[in-house]
Amino acid sequence: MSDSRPPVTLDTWKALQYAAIGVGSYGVVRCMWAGVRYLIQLEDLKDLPRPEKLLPIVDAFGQHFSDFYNAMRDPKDPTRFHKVVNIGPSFNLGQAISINDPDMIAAVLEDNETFIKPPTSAIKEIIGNGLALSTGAVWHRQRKLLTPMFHFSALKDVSVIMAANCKQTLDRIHQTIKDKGAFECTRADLGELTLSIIIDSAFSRSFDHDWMVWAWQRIFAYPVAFFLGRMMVGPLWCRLPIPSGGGVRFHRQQIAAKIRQEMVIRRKERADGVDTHTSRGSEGGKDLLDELIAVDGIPDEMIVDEALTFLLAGHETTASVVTWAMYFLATRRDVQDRLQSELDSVVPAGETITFDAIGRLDYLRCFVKETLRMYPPVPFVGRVATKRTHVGTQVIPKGTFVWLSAYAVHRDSTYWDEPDTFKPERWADAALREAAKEFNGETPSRRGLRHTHSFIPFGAGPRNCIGQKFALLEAQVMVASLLRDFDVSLPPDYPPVIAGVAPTLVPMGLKVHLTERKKNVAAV
Ligand code: HEM
Repeated sequence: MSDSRPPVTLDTWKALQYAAIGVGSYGVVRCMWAGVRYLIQLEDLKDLPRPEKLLPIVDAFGQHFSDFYNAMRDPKDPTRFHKVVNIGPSFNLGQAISINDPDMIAAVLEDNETFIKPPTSAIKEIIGNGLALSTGAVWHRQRKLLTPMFHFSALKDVSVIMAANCKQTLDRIHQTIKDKGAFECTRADLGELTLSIIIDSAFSRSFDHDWMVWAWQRIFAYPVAFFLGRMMVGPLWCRLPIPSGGGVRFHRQQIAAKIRQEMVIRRKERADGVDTHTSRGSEGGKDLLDELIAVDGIPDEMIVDEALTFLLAGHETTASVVTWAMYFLATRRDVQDRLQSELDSVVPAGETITFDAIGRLDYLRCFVKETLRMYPPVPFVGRVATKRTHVGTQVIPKGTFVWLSAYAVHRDSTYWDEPDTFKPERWADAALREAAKEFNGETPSRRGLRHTHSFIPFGAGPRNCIGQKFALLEAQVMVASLLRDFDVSLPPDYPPVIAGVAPTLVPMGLKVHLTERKKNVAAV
């Protein structure tokens, strides 16, 4: 019997045409939908002020940072900022707004469900599902498990590691000054020190420390190429044989493998009853890896992700605040003198800068806080609205990219006297009490501030910075160590410094001079 059906032929060309039409139509529908959504959002936000002559969002990065924020000031009173500003189309094709009002910022950051962290798949390549990116029940559990690691007793242990690392850096600087007369200190030098501290705090000196610093620096050697490439090309980017793609993935895998190996060794030591942290050569007590291993029920992969999260979140930010601290020291000799004299009376040269000593350095605490107020390393944090909602009287359309701008509230005269002036003494307890009373009547805010959310360098709400006490301690130990031995200065013709986001807020290209402290030289 013959088969009368026509033979099945695969017309490849036609199939490709249909596929192209399918993909093309999908693309057109998506673009049209994005356009409609954009217009709907625009309608809701039409009454908001918009900064002119600046590129939406793009100008917030790099050297136009200050102009970008200055454009959000209220022309009727330029010492204040508009509460909400439309800053134009955002990366997710929606509208982006900057919220510059502490009450509204508090409302957004407290509502973890309506306002979620923006999808950050590029960073996920490095820190996996660590605390900074996880959501929902997983985040709740992680946060609960990790919070005790930043308690008082753990920080006391870590302060010893911080002081030991600073000592090594000081030795290197002394040597350079001896050879060359001065040490030119840059953000890169301070970043290397904070990286070294976080590596030691997380893993003691159990790995080849220098290798770890090197591998981690390879991961961040090309941040812009990595972020842009990963965002536009997707996961494939991290498989291409280029340093900012496959190179990042390769070094991440190498570090993860070392952490896994170390976990095996430490678990065996624990099982054998070996006193692990002293045998490992750490000069402090338990490190973060010890603490993570000690918690029951954390899967190995999560330990790796958390360790990498701490490495990422914990060094660049602190390096930024100490770089600004160096800038203020160099430009304010009066502040430097006062800090040095406080140091001389509390921890004279030769004594270790301990956790307890840091607690007695009141002016140093005020100095670091004022530095964080003037130049918060994370000047804004982002959230995306998952539904159309209201914050105060402002409608926020679904999909809006919301910036919560610490930089603006830190510089608004509603909450600060002379907000653009560097005045560490405003943080003295008595001054805080007075300011809070003047603003709030007889019920000053809990933190002694004029408004509890007028100082938010570490974010706010349930997802605030878990490492903030660690960071404050570290910044104080670093400044105290450097200042006790060295004088900080800038050459007389140094150009005005430019603040730029790269990727934290830094004084771009700053180089300060460190020389032996005059008093020490005289004493020799
Ligand atoms: C001056 C130094 C630091 C600054 C300015 C800073 C700032 C911040 C800010 C603003 C957030 C909130 C982000 C958001 O709401 O989207 C945050 C979160 C976080 N920070 Fe820090 N940070 C610093 C140091 C550290 C250190 C030393 C560590 C760890 C050792 C750390 C670990 C984290 C983690 C894990 C989160 C995510 C918390 C969560 O989502 O539950 N940070 N940080």
